[in-house]
Amino acid sequence: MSRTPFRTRIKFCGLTRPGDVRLASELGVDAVGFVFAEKSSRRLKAEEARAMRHALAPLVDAVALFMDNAQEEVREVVRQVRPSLLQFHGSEDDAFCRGFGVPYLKAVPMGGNGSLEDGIALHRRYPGAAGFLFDSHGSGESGGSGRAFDWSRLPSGMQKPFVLAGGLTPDNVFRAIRDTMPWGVDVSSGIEVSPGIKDGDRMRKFVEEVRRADCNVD
Ligand SMILES: O=C(O)c1ccccc1N[C@@H]1O[C@H](COP(=O)(O)O)[C@@H](O)[C@H]1O
Repeated sequence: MSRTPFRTRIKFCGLTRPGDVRLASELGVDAVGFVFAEKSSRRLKAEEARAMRHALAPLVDAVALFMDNAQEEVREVVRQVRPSLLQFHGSEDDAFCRGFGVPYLKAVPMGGNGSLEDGIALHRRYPGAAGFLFDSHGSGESGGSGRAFDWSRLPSGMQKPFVLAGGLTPDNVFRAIRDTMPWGVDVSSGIEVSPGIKDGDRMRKFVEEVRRADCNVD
């Protein structure tokens, strides 16, 4: 598929060590994600994420990830961590997501066999969303599993930016970008040695593969 010159945004998610945040910044990643979802093995406390945020270079975004967390907890993370973007993976509605005065991405579960909404329906349900993130988990399930979904099931009619997530690795991200042309890609397991512990070589290789896809102009 032909594409105009473009730079695919990169988000590394589920970081738990300041050294990984520093390396992500040096590699030119656009955003790093801190996970506050209750069931996650990558979950941070607000004060831990606040310390991690200090390791972030200028012009790199901090994203806070939630999954049906209480309003008070989201508020406390926003107060302490000052993320520039929120990412909601649960059954939060638009009013809840908008209520913190920070732009948000709504994660859309692509797992399971249920019928999927098209882009128009998603935009109507989440008019305040800055964009959408398509992930492989089923509705109500936790993400960050390293499992991919069938990219041909992505909804049509997307007007806002979308981020592709779920099971991306240095080995498949080139094909993922070529096939789906997302605004950005998000990876957690695919650059890890174990949950929350990132691998420097895999981080570097992932970024190289995204750059290679971006240079692949027909
Ligand atoms: O990372 C988690 O533990 C997590 C928990 C709950 C919801 C989402 C979670 N992670 C997000 O899942 C996608 C894909 O992750 P992976 O690359 O397949 O491991 C990504 O957006 C993570 O931020």
